[in-house]
Amino acid sequence: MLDCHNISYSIGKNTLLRYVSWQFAQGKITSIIGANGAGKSTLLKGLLGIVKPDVGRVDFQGVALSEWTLQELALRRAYMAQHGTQRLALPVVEYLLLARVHYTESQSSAEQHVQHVINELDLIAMMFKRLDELSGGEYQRVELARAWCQLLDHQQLDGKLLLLDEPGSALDINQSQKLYQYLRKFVAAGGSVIVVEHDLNVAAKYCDEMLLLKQGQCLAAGKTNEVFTQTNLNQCFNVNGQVVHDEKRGVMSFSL
Ligand SMILES: Nc1ncnc2c1ncn2[C@@H]1O[C@H](COP(=O)(O)OP(=O)(O)OP(=O)(O)O)[C@@H](O)[C@H]1O
Repeated sequence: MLDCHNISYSIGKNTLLRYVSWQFAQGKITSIIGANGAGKSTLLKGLLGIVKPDVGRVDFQGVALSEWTLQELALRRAYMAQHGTQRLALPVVEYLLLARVHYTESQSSAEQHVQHVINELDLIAMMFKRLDELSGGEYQRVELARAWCQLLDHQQLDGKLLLLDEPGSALDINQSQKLYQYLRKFVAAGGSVIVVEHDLNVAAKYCDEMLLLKQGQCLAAGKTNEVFTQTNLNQCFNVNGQVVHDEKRGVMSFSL
């Protein structure tokens, strides 16, 4: 789905990414994990084409990112940044309609797609609230819906890609769990997700694959249960923690 070949990126003398390669799989949730400053957001921006690597190449659906037009990309992949954009004084539903701008469709079709996403993401209670009146967590939920609305085409998500930078950073424990249930729905409907995540245990529970970054380098990548090891995580974060397998619940967790 998205292949990154040996990408490196520097600003001045500061090397943010060093020869990172990975094939992000279709139909999976892949987490990007690493310490503060490891280069996770930079990698995501490289995958989006916002950051142009000095070396290496990113291919999306087998075609170099540089060959796609922005319009073509906007229909196929959507980004949720770590820090939301300036909030507009608009009702949620109007804001979500703006995400349909790339489609040639009637107003009623746009409204149907937006209503579908509002229902899927349980946002009915806030659909008429203004963005600048939402809490941080509520706004983050709307931003996910905005990205989802951008991708939904004839109620389908086949081949669509969400790139999310810490989408749950403002969410409570219940909403954080729901976020990943929504992402699993997105993948079940044919989409793929790449997510920068700081909560290791959430990533271990919900993500199919995991890429560990350390100082701009890929330390390990692969299936979550293969990458989520004590050795890898301790090396990645310079800590001395333990991985515990809860066989009964079928989950792994890491704690210090
Ligand atoms: N515009 C910039 N100019 C110079 N250095 C930058 C710039 N943007 C980021 N960096 C540096 O690049 C490194 C990687 O930043 P990045 O935001 O990708 O890290 P991150 O892994 O996402 O961190 P966090 O978990 O704290 O969000 C950091 O050391 C940061 O200071």
